[in-house]
Formats: sequence, C-alpha cells, structure tokens
Amino acid sequence: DGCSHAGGVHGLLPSLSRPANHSRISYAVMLDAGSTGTRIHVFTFIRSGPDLLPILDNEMFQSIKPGLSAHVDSPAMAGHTIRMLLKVAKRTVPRVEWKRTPVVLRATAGLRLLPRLKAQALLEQVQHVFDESPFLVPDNSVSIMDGTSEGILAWITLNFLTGNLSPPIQQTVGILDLGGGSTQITFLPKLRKTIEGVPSADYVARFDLFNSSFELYTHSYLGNGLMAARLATLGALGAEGLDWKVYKSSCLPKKFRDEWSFGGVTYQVSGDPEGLSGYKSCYQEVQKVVTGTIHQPHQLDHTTIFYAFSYYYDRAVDAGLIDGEQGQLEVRDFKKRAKEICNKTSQSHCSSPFLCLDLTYITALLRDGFGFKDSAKLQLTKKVNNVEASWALGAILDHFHNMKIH
Ligand SMILES: Nc1ccn([C@@H]2O[C@H](COP(=O)(O)OP(=O)(O)O)[C@@H](O)[C@H]2O)c(=O)n1
Repeated sequence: DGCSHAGGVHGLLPSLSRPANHSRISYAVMLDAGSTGTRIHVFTFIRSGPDLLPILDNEMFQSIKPGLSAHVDSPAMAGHTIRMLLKVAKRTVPRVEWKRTPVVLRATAGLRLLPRLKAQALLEQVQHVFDESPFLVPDNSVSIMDGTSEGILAWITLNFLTGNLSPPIQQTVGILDLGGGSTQITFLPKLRKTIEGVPSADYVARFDLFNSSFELYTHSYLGNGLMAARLATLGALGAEGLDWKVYKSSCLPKKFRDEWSFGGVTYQVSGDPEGLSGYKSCYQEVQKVVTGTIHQPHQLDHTTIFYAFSYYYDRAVDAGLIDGEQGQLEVRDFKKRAKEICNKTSQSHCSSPFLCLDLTYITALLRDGFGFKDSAKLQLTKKVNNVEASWALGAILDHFHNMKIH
C-alpha cells in the first residue's frame, strides 16, 4: 500500500448556496485499526456551512501491517505504529492547521475479538500518542466501533463518493465489506417487508441527513471475516495456537503445511494428505461457517447495486477475475473460479495455498449466507474517484454532521 492523492470529488454541493468567501479548507485524520492492519486517512475538505455536505478535495492514505491486535502482548508497539502513521498526517496537513485538525481512531473486529482488558491496554497506548501529538484530540477520540456503525458508515462513504447523497436522494447503492474478523452488509430496502422481517431490532439503523430520515438494513457478523472464517473452517476459532496441533482442511493443497498467524496467535495448518480435497468437500466445510449464522434479507433484488470491497476486492484480483480499481462480477464468477482453483492440483494452487478456501468461502457467504442469486451483479471496488472504499470517510462525515445514528 502506498500513498494516494484524490483528484477531488465535486458536484456534491448545491453551489448556489455557497458564497465563496465563506468556504474554507479543513483537514481531518481518521485511523482505522483493523484486524489485519492499521491505516491512516488524511482528508482535505472544502466546507461551506454546517448544514451542507463538504466537498472532499483529497485523501492521503497509508497502511501498516499487522493490526494492533498482533501487539497484544507488547502494547508499546501499538503506540509505535500510531506514531509512524501520524507522520503522514504531519506531512500532509499544514503546520498552522494541526491544532484545528481532529485525530480519531476507531478499532474494528481485531480488538472486538480480544479480551476487554487487553484491548483496553492497546487503546491506552494510542490515546497516549494522540495526547502527545500536536493535533486536536476530541472527546472519545479512541475507541472500538460497533459493527452496526461500521456498516452504516461504509454505506455513507460509498453513497457520498458515488454522488448519491446530494439531494434529492433517489438511487443508493448497497455495500458488502469483508474484513479479517467481521463482515458487513448494508442497504436501503425498497420494501417494507425487509425491515419488518429482521430477526432483531439491531438489524435496522436510522439516521438523519438533509431533513430526511434513513432506515437501513445493516448487520455486522463478528467471526465471519475472511481470516476468522479460515480459522473456523480449520476448527481453530477460539482455540490456541498449540505447537503440536495441526489444523487441517480439505480446502488447502494436500501436501501443504505451514505456520499461519492471525490476531497475535500462530497456528500450524495443513491440507488433508490422506483425505479429501477439491471444491465439493471444501464447500461443505465452509458452509458450516455460514449456515445458521447469517440472516437472509427479504429483498436482495437486481435493482440495488452492491459495492463489494476489502477482501472481496482483494481476492477477486488474486483470482484474476478483475484488474484495475473497479470491476463488475456476478456471484457465479466467484463460484466458477473457486471450482477451477480448488480442483487444480498444479503449482498455482500451492503458490497461493489459501485461495481455494477464500474463494469458496466468499461464494458460500454470498449464496448460502446472504442469499444472493448466482446472477447477482457486484461492483468490486478498491477506490471510487481515488478515495478508499472504507467506513473511514463516513465516520468523518458523521463527526462533522452528527447524523444521529441510532
Ligand atoms: N482502507 C482499507 C481498509 C481495509 N482494506 C482491506 O480490508 C481487509 C481487511 O480489513 P480489516 O483488517 O479492517 O478487518 P476487520 O477488522 O474490519 O475485520 C484487507 O484486505 C485490507 O487490505 C483496504 O483495502 N483498504
């Protein structure tokens, strides 16, 4: 991951109501403490009034691996990570603006999965680095974000970047986010039945924007991110990384054996040398991680376009399904490629030993989990107009506009 400059996302404001002399440039820094890495987003906005959405002029982005949870037993390293990333903010934001520029960190599934006190110790290190920094440190600047907010804020980002949030709001896009620890689905239902059919109240989120209230279907599944799903498939979720224990799966190449780490724990993993291999047995294994846990929304029709990012995008690239920053796929394309990779015993299977498992899991999650049809179209996305597809931008917009998410 390198740095990127956004070209400027315009046309989101009704310019009539914006006297030029009242608009000013402001900066905001959001750190995303994910389960597989920590990232910094430095946003440059042109703001004209508290009631209007700002124009996003630029995003500077950089990331560091692994995530903070890998430093669970050495919290000082977490502080070091944050100090390194804040250097990007110092280089990007003019010195005179530092004390007016808010810095915020939100942690996702990696820290949600840790014992409370251990996560707390990591966050205290972050808070300490923030307090020593020259930036504006708002109240509640360092915390673990709940899964519902993660889904809604990513929905806000993608709809802001695709120009769907400027009034009058007509068409919106849905989002599918596949992290390491958790996965999110969020969309604006067109049918009342979708809201009425939710299993519990926390599948519905409301917030206000331009005097309209939105009611979204959203849910975050902790333990169904791609790395957590690997662990669950291997039967190692919640288990310790014991030296003598080898976790096996028919999704891995028969002769493969290696160490694999997630969330600060290292596991011995291997294929099943005497047992089964290939797509069919792999599908049965990953299906167990999906069925019974994922709710199928009443309506996932063809009229709502879903933007799929994070690991959906990364694995589509690894599998050679798309190249470039965006590409359209159907759910059946994941299935077809999963079959090809899992049923192939050649070298390529061994050079990316987890690709069969990952593609098969993505296929099962989309079809058996959420209930997408094979013909459902997904917009695979890394960036829109040069800005990262992530909840980070939505979180900053919420910080400035207080959308009263509940
Ligand atoms: N700005 C971002 C954030 C995450 N990601 C990708 O998202 C995936 C994992 O997300 P994550 O580590 O935040 O996982 P969770 O903590 O959300 O479960 C990785 O493939 C990252 O490379 C990205 O491409 N760009």
